[in-house]
Amino acid sequence: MSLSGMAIAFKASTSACTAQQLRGHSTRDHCQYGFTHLNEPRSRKGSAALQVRATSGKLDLDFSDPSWRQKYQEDWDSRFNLPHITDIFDLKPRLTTFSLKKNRTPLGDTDASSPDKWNGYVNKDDRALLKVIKYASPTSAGAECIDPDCSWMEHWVHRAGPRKEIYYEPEEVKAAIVTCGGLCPGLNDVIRQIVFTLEIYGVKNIVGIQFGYRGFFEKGLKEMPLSRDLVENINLSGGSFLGVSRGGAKTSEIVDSIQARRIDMLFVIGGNGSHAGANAIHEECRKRKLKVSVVAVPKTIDNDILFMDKTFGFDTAVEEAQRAINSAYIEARSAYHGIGLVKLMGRSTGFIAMHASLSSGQIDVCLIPEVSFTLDGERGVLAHLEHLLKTKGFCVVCVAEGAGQDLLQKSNATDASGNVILSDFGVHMQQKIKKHFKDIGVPADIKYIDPTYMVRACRANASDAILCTVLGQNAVHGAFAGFSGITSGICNTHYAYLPITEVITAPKHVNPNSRMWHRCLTSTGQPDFH
Ligand SMILES: Nc1ncnc2c1ncn2[C@@H]1O[C@H](COP(=O)(O)OP(=O)(O)OP(=O)(O)O)[C@@H](O)[C@H]1O
Ligand SMILES: O=P(O)(O)OC[C@H]1O[C@](O)(CO)[C@@H](O)[C@@H]1O
Ligand SMILES: [Mg+2]
Repeated sequence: MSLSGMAIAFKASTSACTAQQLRGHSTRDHCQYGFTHLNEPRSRKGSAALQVRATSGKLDLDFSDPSWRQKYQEDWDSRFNLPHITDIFDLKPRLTTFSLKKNRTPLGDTDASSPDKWNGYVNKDDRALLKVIKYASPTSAGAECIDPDCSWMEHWVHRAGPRKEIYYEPEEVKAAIVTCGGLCPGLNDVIRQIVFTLEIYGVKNIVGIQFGYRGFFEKGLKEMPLSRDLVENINLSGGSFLGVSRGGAKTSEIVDSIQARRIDMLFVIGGNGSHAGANAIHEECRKRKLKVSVVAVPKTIDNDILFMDKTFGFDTAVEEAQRAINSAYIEARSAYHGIGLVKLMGRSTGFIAMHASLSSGQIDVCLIPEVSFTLDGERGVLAHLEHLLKTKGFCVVCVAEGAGQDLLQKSNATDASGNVILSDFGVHMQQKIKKHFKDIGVPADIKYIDPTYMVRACRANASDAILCTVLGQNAVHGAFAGFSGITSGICNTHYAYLPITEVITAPKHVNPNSRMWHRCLTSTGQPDFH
């Protein structure tokens, strides 16, 4: 049967997606026709066992139906339509108060809301294209095809930025900012830009909620009044000016608190969990008919948020990881039969490990959660380390926190937010290496470095600082434009708004069939470990 013939045998449905979603492809919409390793062993020669899946979002597509493309497009457009407060309130907008021309010169334009004199606004119908590659075949590296012929489909998302018309009177607005989940470089940069931008609109009542969602209901945690003066320098240090926390997903209590505090705009800076929380808050506000805009800003060093090119903090974490890798490299190279082992964060994704390996150029073996491997046996990692000691005298290994969990005893423990607490693969690997070389009577000097919190408790680097600045500003523009239940991100190099419901369907993963992972393998020179 031809490849496309095989594919036609499948009718698109969501159910075919799940297993592949986690291992082979990074998004639900990537999880379509295509070939994936599905985590099955690849031979040393690299011949992958290929399988075909056909799925397309929530739609059940029949590709023999001539209108399937139209159906797909309509489904996409409706899924990515942005929830707006006018969905439930009959409101008329007013001209914006946001203008960079304001009081520029003593004689200049003082009418900020004069749209014909300043064209710096984004039209509500502006869109950005999410995907730009036309795959010729489902076997193309990283292919994300919808149908067996890999037809070109347009995936448009809403362009972010200031609108000419707004749905709030700035003088009457009370805006709140909350940072949730783990720390991430750039949190303070985002807080700062949200405050600056709100003030430019004319908002006077801005508060910070302390220690994540907890600050909404924990007695003794007072809201912090925020202003430009107060946040002016907070970007100079890492951490969160407001504090962070996990746990406390009490939507009803949080919305009671929002209601009692008369908050009109809530800015949630956080990862997948925080986004799920933000969406629950948005839904509950709708249910109670509260005119509140809930806008999120994706934060995570793990870079595991769907559709985003990257999340802020990721770049900085990768850069910080270089120090650990370089130290491991120097230690390993200077020792007789030195082995450097570095564990990097990434609960369920290997983006930090992959990018840090690529950028350092010092890694011989990179192990990530998305690609399974064995440690023992002639095709295992340990045998390869033996080979590296024999041929180059030393080696450096980088493991992602979530790698190799299938080789360890599972714990059922979870953190306060319900995230599974992982077994420590770095320590396990260190012990395995020690034992292996002792058993075979080959000297090996292993140096283990776990820089865990050091890669995220630092100040944002230059590129993250810019990303934070734009995302923070766009979050405010989104709220004034009347959107709620949305997030502000960078997609295919453009800044966009996406409905939270779409970005939280699954965490983003490294696609083992992507060019990036292949580039990492080319750089490390590691074989398949099966
Ligand atoms: N499904 C959910 N619904 C509502 N709230 C949630 C949900 N999942 C998590 N939360 C809440 O969101 C907050 C942050 O979640 P979590 O600790 O998982 O961090 P995160 O936002 O995913 O960031 P990180 O990348 O650091 O893990 C917590 O207060 C948690 O209780
Ligand atoms: O120790 P904490 O604060 O729970 O955070 C650890 C987790 O946070 C992250 O940095 C971000 O989700 C993960 O990589 C890591 O597993
Ligand atoms: Mg999380």
